[in-house]
Amino acid sequence: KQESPRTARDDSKDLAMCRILLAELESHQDAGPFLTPVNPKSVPGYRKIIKKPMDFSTIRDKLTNSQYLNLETFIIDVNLVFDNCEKFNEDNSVIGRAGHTMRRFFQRRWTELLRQN
Ligand SMILES: CO[C@H](O)CCc1ccc(O)cc1
Repeated sequence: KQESPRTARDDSKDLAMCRILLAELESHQDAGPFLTPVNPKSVPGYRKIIKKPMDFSTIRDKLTNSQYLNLETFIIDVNLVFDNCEKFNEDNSVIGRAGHTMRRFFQRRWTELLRQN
């Protein structure tokens, strides 16, 4: 059995990776519904159903203000955007499908970039 690696992975490129990943999410053609916070006044039920709202502009602000401890806490916030979308929208809806498409895109890109590192 392989010894479990005692060396930590090199995280020196993680901030650059988060910036690349967020720019790609923001410029994705299906990003529309996720770019800014959902306005609870214009979406009945949203505030009650979604306990932890998240969107790409909020993630951008947090990244700019060094509020992410590491790559993991960044990935958790991005996945929160897609988990909220799945909770609130039917899979068979324009926004529901956009959420699935964006989640698959993000999953592939961060694993690709991590492998490159
Ligand atoms: C990321 O978008 C949110 O899931 C809200 C989607 C939504 C907004 C207005 C509606 O009438 C229905 C769904």
